[in-house]
Amino acid sequence: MDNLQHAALEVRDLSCFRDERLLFSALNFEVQAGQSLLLEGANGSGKTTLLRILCGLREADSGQIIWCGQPAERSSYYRDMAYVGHADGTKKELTVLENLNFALALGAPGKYRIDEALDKVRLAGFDDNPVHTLSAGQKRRLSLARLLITQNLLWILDEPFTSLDKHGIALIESLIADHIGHGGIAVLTSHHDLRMADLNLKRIHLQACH
Ligand SMILES: Nc1ncnc2c1ncn2[C@@H]1O[C@H](COP(=O)(O)OP(=O)(O)OP(=O)(O)O)[C@@H](O)[C@H]1O
Repeated sequence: MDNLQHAALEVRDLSCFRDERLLFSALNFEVQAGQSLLLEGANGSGKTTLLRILCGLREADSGQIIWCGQPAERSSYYRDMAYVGHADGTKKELTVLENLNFALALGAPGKYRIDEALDKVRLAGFDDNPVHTLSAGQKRRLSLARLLITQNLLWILDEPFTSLDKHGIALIESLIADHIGHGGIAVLTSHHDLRMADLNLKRIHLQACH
């Protein structure tokens, strides 16, 4: 994590159409190490689409993503970024442990070992459970455990609190706050009221275009 002190995500003049309908245009923002960014907006305003552009799953119609001063494609951006989308990204037929070993094999080791991460997300003892036997909230906590075991500066999280009870919400908020507190960056959507003081939060509101 050599970039830690100077990490910054910058979006310049980003525009996106969907089915010939403009979702957003001339979108500009910057988030630096130790900050989080909350994307707000009504249903259908383009929050998920923007996150999918940020993590490379979709192309913008125009604009640039800049990571640590370099165009994303010419930087370590895609190595430094981790995405947890609506789908939890786990393999249902594999166990909890197999899923985390799989995630670890794809990235550099992070701040926590697998057993520590399972403990953090309160899934200790579930190692050998196939993922399809977990509840929705447990699956969500497992998908977030992946962030803890691999090295990543930038977390891109689409509705990370979905399916979580109030303890789960507080837990994930504290994990995000810890990430931010150690110089990480988080970009997220949420319909849940966040504990802003801990998250050093900036906000962007996407207007639904009709
Ligand atoms: N698979 C798709 N094919 C075509 N259009 C889509 C598709 N998914 C979303 N859209 C359109 O793109 C627009 C933006 O959707 P998006 O999912 O980014 O919104 P959102 O702000 O994340 O909404 P929500 O708060 O409901 O999750 C929507 O108005 C929708 O009509």
